[in-house]
Parts: sequence; structure tokens; C-alpha cells
Amino acid sequence: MRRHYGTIAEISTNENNYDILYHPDKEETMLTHRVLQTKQGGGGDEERGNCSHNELSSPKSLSDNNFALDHRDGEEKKYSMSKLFSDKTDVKVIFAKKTLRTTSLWSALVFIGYRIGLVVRPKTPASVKWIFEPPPTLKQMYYSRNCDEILKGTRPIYTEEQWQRFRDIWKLQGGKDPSRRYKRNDRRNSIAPPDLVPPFRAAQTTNGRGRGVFATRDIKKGEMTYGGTKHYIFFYDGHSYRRFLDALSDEEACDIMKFTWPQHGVGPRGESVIWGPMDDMALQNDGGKKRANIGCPKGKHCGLFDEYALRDINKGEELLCDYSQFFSLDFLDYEMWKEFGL
Ligand SMILES: C[S@@+](CC[C@H](N)C(=O)[O-])C[C@H]1O[C@@H](n2cnc3c(N)ncnc32)[C@H](O)[C@@H]1O
Repeated sequence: MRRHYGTIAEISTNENNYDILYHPDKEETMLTHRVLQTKQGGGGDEERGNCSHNELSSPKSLSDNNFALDHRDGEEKKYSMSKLFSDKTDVKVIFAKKTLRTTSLWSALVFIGYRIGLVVRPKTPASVKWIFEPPPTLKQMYYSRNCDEILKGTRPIYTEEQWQRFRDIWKLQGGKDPSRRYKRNDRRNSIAPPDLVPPFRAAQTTNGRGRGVFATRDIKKGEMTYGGTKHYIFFYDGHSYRRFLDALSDEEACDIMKFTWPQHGVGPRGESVIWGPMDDMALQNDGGKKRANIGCPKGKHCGLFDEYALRDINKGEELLCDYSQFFSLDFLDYEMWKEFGL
């Protein structure tokens, strides 16, 4: 006899109005709409009695003790149902021959075998390599893509079409902007007018900072220079971030790793995300507290990425923000990546 907690192969009834969901990840089976329970002290075919009925709006887990059923593997059992269906409805439960636990144990042993080299590893196609290998961290992706070398060279200035391509790939992969789900009165909402044209353009710096952004006209202190997350991409987990980078060339992926960073409190319920602007804003360099000439003026409330000139800025001057608000210059050592398994 075995106490069964999860792997019911099949449930059938002469009324067919409930669904079974099997969740291998959670190692549990769920019944939705209606919930099967064993009856206390029933008779006849019933194992321990009854099936009581529960109309549930949310699924209830079979791994719950309510559903512990003693059985033999491969055995057929019948449970009479009361309330759930009409009194005399029979529900047949056929238990899987192999329980999930046994299967999981074998899978775990094979997996460990692969990891420690006891089991000969077949040549793994790239598409399934993560089944056998732990997914790469940010540093591993950075070094495997040869980013150290790539980023030493002069990097290109991206055109609007190239930025758009990054945003399109992200959208095609199911990317969603969490700020669209902010409530109307959320203080993080941007107040940037939809037609705001940022008064800066990317170009190469001459002081060894790579690319930067430069004022395309004189900008008055207090003027808005950027706003909102219209061009941002967001990732809620390390896997979607990896998948995005996988769609890009080494050169592009190395750049994107530099242009994106993890941050707390961005999602509608304060979730952390990895995000970054996919426009020239990504090339803004750090001026530290002292030399930053754009940012959120002291005492002013600023929505997400609403930035203002902190002093008068001349045409051609580099626009610098203060990175300490977001991330460190040495982005690879930014501890928060670890929260995403990166
Ligand atoms: C978001 S990118 C900015 C664009 C970058 N200059 C480029 O060409 O890719 C951030 C990176 O720029 C570089 N950077 C930004 N501000 C800097 C500064 N004040 N001094 C030196 N490097 C800086 C650092 O390498 C940093 O990781």
C-alpha cells in the first residue's frame, strides 16, 4: 500500500464536468472546478468514504492531506461521490503505475550522474543544453561572448531602426511594460508629454568613456530632457533576459548587458525587474553627484525616468547623469543580478 499524493493517471466519471491539471513542476496534480475528497468512514467501494463537494474558484492541490489515498500502483479504485455529482455517480480513479516520486528519483540520479560525469554525456544540442547544465550567470555570458575584448574596441552608434529592432525582439518574446499596469495616481507614472523629443544625440566621447550623449541645442535649467519608459525593455526573471540575449549577436549582447540593470520596486506591486532603455538614453554616461547635469532636481518628485536639466546646458555639451541612483559603473559586480539567478 502506498499513500498517494500526486500522480493520478486518469480520473473518469459518468459526468464529465471537471478538469484535471497535472503540474510536474510542483509535483502535484490539481483538480479544478470541483474537488475530490475521500469520505470519512463510507462503505462499499469507497476507500474511506466519501467525496465531498467543493465548488472552488481557485484550484486545490491534491498534495493536500485531504487527498491522501492509500492504493497499490496500477490499481483501480472506485469512489462514490456525494454532492459532487448526483448521489449515485461513480468516479473511477486509476493510479499511475509509476508514481512521480519514483520518476523524480530516477531523473535526479541520472541528472547527478551527468553532472559528476558517471553517465556518458551525449553531444547535447545547443537548444537543450540548459537541461544538463546550469543556466549561465551574467559573468559567464559576458566572458563566453568575449565581451571584454569586444567592449575594448570602438562600439557603434545605433540608429533608431536598430534600437527599434531590440524593442521588437523583446516584444516578440512576450515583453510587457509593467508601468502600463500602474494605477492612474501611481507616483511612478511619467508626466512626459507623448511628443517629447529628447534634446540629445549619441556620439563617441573623446575622453575614453566610449559613447555618450550630447545636447543637440541649448537646454535651460529645469527643462525636461527625457521621460517615461516608452522605449524601455523589462525582464522579470533571469531566463527571459538570457533568451533575449540569445537572439542577439555577440557584439549586440555585450552592449545590452551594459545598457540594462536590475532594480527594485519597478513592477506594479513593487517587483524587481531588469530593465534598460532601448534608445540613445542607454549611452548616457555617469557624472557622479558633482558633475551630473541632468537628473531629478532636489525636492522635485519625478516619475520613472523623467529627467530634467539640473543647470543650463550648452549645445554640444555631454549630458551626464548620476549612476549611483541606479547601478554601479562596474555592472558585472552589481550584486542584485544574483536575485535573478544571474
Ligand atoms: C550605460 S553605458 C554608457 C555608454 C558607454 N559609454 C558605452 O559606450 O557603451 C555604461 C558604461 O559606460 C561607461 N561609463 C559611464 N560613465 C562613465 C564614467 N564617468 N567614466 C568611465 N566610464 C563610464 C562604463 O563602462 C559603464 O559601464
